[in-house]
Amino acid sequence: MQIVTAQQMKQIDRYTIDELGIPALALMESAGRAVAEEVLDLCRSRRGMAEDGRTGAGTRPDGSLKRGVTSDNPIFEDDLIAPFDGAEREHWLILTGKGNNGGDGLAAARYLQDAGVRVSILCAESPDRFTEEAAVQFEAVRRSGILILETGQNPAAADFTPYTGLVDALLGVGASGEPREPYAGLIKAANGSGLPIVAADVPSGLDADTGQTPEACIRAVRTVCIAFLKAGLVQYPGAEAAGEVKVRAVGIPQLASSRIEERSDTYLITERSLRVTLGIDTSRKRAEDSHKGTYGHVLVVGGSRLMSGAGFMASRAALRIGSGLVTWALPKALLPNIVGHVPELMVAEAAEGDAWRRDSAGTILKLAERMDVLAVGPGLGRFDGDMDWMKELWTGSDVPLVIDADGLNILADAGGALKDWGRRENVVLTPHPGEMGRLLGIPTAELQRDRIGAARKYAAEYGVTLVLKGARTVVASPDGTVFVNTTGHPGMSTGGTGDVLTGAISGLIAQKLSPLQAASFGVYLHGRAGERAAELREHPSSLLAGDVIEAL
Ligand SMILES: NC(=O)C1=CN([C@@H]2O[C@H](COP(=O)(O)OP(=O)(O)OC[C@H]3O[C@@H](n4cnc5c(N)ncnc54)[C@H](O)[C@@H]3O)[C@@H](O)[C@H]2O)[C@H](O)CC1
Ligand SMILES: [K+]
Repeated sequence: MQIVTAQQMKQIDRYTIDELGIPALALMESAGRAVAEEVLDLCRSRRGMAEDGRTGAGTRPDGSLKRGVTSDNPIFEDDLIAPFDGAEREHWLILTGKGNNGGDGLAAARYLQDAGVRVSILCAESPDRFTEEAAVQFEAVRRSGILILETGQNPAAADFTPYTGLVDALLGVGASGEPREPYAGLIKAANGSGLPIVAADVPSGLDADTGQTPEACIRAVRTVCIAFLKAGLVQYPGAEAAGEVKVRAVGIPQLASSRIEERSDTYLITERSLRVTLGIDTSRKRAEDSHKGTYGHVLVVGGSRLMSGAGFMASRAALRIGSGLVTWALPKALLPNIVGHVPELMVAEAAEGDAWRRDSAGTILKLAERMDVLAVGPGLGRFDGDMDWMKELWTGSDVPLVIDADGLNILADAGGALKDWGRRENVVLTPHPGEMGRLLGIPTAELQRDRIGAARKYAAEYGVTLVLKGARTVVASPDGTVFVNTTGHPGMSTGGTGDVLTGAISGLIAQKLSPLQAASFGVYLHGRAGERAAELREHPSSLLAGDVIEAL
């Protein structure tokens, strides 16, 4: 599923209207219907009515009659824009702006009326300031006898008591900056009403590109996103403000996104995009005559006296996700502590004594000659000469590297010098926001304001695949393509899940996935495993990283 910015959406709209000749009013009509259908779906589900499936013949495959069809009435009305039991008890207020977002809301009003729901309109501005298409919709609504409340009344005093729900059609992708009055007042009043809000296209006030939300930003239970998923809906806090996001087709063809000059190269990671966009065989079938060598060999480079668990978790995750072999290299004196804990795991002496040393790089590179990937960093700690050590690993072989934890902190200290180490397009970095801040040399809060932008910029500048972890993890490829993940669970905020991800991504590279494929598929499966592990716990707060490994 493609993700677009406001600017790209405007270009797509323009292409559809100007090049394909579909009038804006037609698109608005479709958008309005989509908004109305989602409002009705919400109403029905609140009244415990499962949707009877889409329009069409009045009977279901099993021969039973769909709702609204009786034996002597074989004609089936479209059950999405159709009265339902209790519709008469619904009274929705549509808050409309003066742009085409407002037009969507006005169009929705007519469909809601047809479904037997009472509808009223509250315009944020005088209708004589509406766009051309919104003005047409306004006139249609007025002539349909739908009540239009006087504009200009003090929005903060707006009395929402009579209503059962609100449609937010104030601002869409044409807005810029924080909402001005009276929009801001209306937004705050709507949020304060306690009523369920369905947002048209995006919650008003949301930065559609970054997901940043000003104080005056609609908090919706559902956002009916028109035609293409907006980036701000899949980055927090926007993802929270949007509620459940439904992307609805309105007759703007998907191909339009490849016909505009500012083409989107941002995608949602879904089962389908993993297969179609990333070309991954997600079935992961295994050939009958395969053997463990077929599935590669991971070398985990990490672990220290005080941190051995990280190495275990990365190693076990690599095994659990299907790597044929995993070897963990760590300082000699630490081996007795770990030998036998994970029988399936092999170990290797990486340094004399119980600590990492600068001169162990040669030993690691020797080991690397028969490895498919190195996972560098879990539990590594810092040591004298670690930057030169890392540089030697980076420049001394072309085996793919997955660098995490203190491996990232070493890179952060190297800063721009990293570029002198030579561009290697088979390195994956997996920073959490704090580590990303150190890599970029900026406050974490700053990069979190535009996670997609920050990840895309760093990946292109340093030629690495960058995995910026956090809710809605962002995977950025050196070529500018970005994938946003939506799997995962808050219960995963527990020590070690980062090491599990490092192991998972490494294990997939060992199984011949490219760095971008392994990073995208790895974050997807890691999040899915976290969801499954959380389901098995009485309370997600009790989730452990080890549970995620088992769920992989
Ligand atoms: N264009 C199409 O064919 C389709 C558009 N769809 C819907 O239309 C909106 C985009 O409409 P647009 O007219 O460009 O702008 P908005 O409706 O988002 O309105 C913004 C409106 O408000 C003014 N404004 C801008 N910034 C602010 C601010 N900070 N505070 C207050 N007011 C602001 C600005 O002057 C505009 O007039 C899109 O989201 C869809 O919902 C159809 O759905 C599909 C076809
Ligand atoms: K809106």
